[in-house]
Amino acid sequence: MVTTNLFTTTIYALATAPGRSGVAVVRISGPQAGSALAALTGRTPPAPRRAVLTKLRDPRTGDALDDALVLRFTAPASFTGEDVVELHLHGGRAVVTGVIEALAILPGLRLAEPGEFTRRAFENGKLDLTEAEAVADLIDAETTAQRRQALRQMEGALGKLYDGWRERLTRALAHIEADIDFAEDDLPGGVADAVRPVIAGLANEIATHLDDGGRGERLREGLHIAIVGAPNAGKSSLLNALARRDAAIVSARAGTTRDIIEVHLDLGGYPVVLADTAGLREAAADEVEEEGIRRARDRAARADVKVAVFDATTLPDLDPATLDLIDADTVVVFNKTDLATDGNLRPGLSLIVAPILAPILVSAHTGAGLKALEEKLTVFSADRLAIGSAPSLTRARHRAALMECRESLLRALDAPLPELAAEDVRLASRALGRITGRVDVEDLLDVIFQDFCIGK
Ligand SMILES: Nc1nc2c(c(=O)[nH]1)N(C=O)[C@@H](CNc1ccc(C(=O)N[C@@H](CCC(=O)O)C(=O)O)cc1)CN2
Ligand SMILES: Nc1nc2c(ncn2[C@@H]2O[C@H](COP(=O)(O)OP(=O)(O)OP(=O)(O)O)[C@@H](O)[C@H]2O)c(=O)[nH]1
Repeated sequence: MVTTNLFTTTIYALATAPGRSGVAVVRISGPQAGSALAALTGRTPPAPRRAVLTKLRDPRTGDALDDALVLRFTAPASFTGEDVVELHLHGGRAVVTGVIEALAILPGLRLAEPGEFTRRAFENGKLDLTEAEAVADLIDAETTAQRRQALRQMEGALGKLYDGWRERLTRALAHIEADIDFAEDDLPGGVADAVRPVIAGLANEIATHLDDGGRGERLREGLHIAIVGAPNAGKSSLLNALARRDAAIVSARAGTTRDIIEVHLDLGGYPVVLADTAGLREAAADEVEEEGIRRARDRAARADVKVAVFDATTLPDLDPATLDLIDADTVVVFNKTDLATDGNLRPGLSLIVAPILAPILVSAHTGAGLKALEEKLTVFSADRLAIGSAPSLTRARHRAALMECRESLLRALDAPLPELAAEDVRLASRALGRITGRVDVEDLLDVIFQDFCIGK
């Protein structure tokens, strides 16, 4: 654990989004925060945790920089656990630049790296690693369900679960070690009967926790839905129609026309990444289309959910390549119902497969049926993303450590000697400790915090 001392550098950064804004906050953390403030105000610092309106000046020239609201926290009662100063500035570019440049010339201060404030909060014991990760998730949260998950994790739900498990292992280990110390030489080895159910029980709990369909991870990243279908079925039109209707968050990323196009949607609070793919057909016109179809199939295979689009005007014919892709994770859509005739729809809906497909009749052009499609997709999303009362793991990092933990526990149960069982339980405990950062995780920190934004 890093203690606050004069050898720790003091860091500063713009904590709010860059660019012109109403108010911009510059945050300073470290032992020199108070003296940096004094250098800008020319006065003694205000009382901690009290916002004060103060004139800020460039210490080199005396040039006025802003009339700012200044807030000071003293170690350890701050977000980072260090002395912290916040400068709540008018959010003009020249104001922010002036203040940042004035801080840059002060001795012992440097610009913060991404995530460095939160990293210091972790290193000073203010947050465990899962809570620190949740801070980043909360900032990235774009939908209600993502916010709920991030907040719960930031409040410690996941960390407490793992710490609780680790405590159980610590007690089990003490038991095993006592057995080692006091065992008669001729006693048979292995884990004592009293400890066995504790270890087996935890291995089971971890298995249940892991067997969650990856919902916590998917909720962080967004459910991947791929629109698939024959060329001209209306896939792109459908994507555009869905994006316009629920365009809370839309960021289109178009590659070549044959490449995959993605939009982000908020479906009833669940984050969805909806992808339009190249039309499937046997004989591609050229290499580019062939590659497009290969990508479409690949995306369909990796998608959590598929929307299979059929052209209602060609009913009762159903494109066989699209039919092939339909499974339990597929929503079937008959599009262009505005153009389809009775001669298409009646035989189409009485197809022997129709009840299984349960097609939703839509028109990307008129908007008919889109609400029903959205509702169906929301149900599919809730099914795959909704989190129950128990906290979910949210990262591949957590999953890998939990699998390692469980394997060690299973090995401990099979160990022929208590010494070997003890070692396996130690490994299991260490794997849990790496998730929360209770054991040495120095090697992980750069990777974890590099994904944060500057000023966080
Ligand atoms: N202006 C501002 N707003 C902000 C933050 C910030 O740093 N500055 N936060 C930053 O992300 C979040 C709030 N998080 C914070 C967490 C802890 C402490 C803090 O002072 N903790 C002390 C005292 C706790 C208490 O009094 O209850 C401590 O933990 O000892 C402050 C902010 C969101 N809003
Ligand atoms: N009348 C009508 N026309 C539609 C509808 N949906 C799509 N179209 C038309 O069908 C044609 C193909 O639509 P797209 O959305 O480009 O079809 P696509 O499936 O993405 O086609 P590819 O990218 O070639 O695979 C266009 O001319 C659209 O205007 C609809 O609901 N009603």
